[in-house]
Amino acid sequence: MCVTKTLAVKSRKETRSNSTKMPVTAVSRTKPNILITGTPGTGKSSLCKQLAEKTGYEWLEVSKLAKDWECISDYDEEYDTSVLDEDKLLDTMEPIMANGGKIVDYHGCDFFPERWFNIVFVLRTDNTILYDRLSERGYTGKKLSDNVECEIFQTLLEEAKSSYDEDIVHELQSSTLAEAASNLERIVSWTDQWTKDNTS
Ligand SMILES: Nc1ncnc2c1ncn2[C@@H]1O[C@H](COP(=O)(O)OP(=O)(O)OP(=O)(O)O)[C@@H](O)[C@H]1O
Repeated sequence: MCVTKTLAVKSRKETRSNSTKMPVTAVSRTKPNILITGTPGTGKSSLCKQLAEKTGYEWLEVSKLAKDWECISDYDEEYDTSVLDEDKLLDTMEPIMANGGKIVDYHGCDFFPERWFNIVFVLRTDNTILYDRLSERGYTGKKLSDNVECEIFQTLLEEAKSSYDEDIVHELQSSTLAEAASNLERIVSWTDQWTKDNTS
C-alpha cells in the first residue's frame, strides 16, 4: 500500500464539496492557486521554493504546516509518518486559499476541494533515481519500497486525474536538474499568462 494512500479519503472530499454548496470549478480570483503533487522525493519542495521566489506567491508546504497548525490526528508507526486531521486542515486552509496566489505542496491531493485549484502539476521521477534520492534521505525497508512502488504505479498521477478536471492536470518529469529548470520556467510562464488572461 502506498504511503500517500494512508492520508487520503476521496469519498470524504466529495461529501465536503457538496456540503459547502460551492461550485466544483475554481472560483474567481485575481491570482491562481497551484497544486504541486507527486511521490515523496520527486522534487516538490525544491520546485515550490523557487516558484515562490519567482512569482511572489505563497508556498504552503502542507506536511510542515499541518504540524504548526496542529492538524495531525495520529502517527502511523508502520509507515513512520504523521496522519492528517483532514477536516481541521481543510478548515484552516479554506480562508488562506480564498484570495489565490498560493502554491500547495503535498504528496496527496484527493482530499482538497477541487474548486481551490486552477492548475495541478504531478511531478514524476525515474524509479532508480527516486530510489537513490529516498535512500540518501534515510528511507529504508517498507517505507522506501512503498514510496518507489507508488511512483512505479503512478499513484499520484491517477489520484490527480480522478480528483480534478483532467484538462488542468499536467505531468512533469523531474529526474534531472535540467528538467527541474524547465518545469520552473513552464509554470512561471503559465502563471504570467493566467494573470494576463484574467486581470485585463
Ligand atoms: N529534478 C531534479 N533533479 C535532480 N535532483 C532533484 C530534482 N528535484 C529534486 N531533487 C533533489 O531530490 C531531493 C528531494 O527533493 P525534494 O525534497 O524537493 O522532494 P519532495 O517531493 O518535496 O519530497 P517530500 O514530499 O518528501 O517533501 C533533494 O535533494 C533535491 O535537491
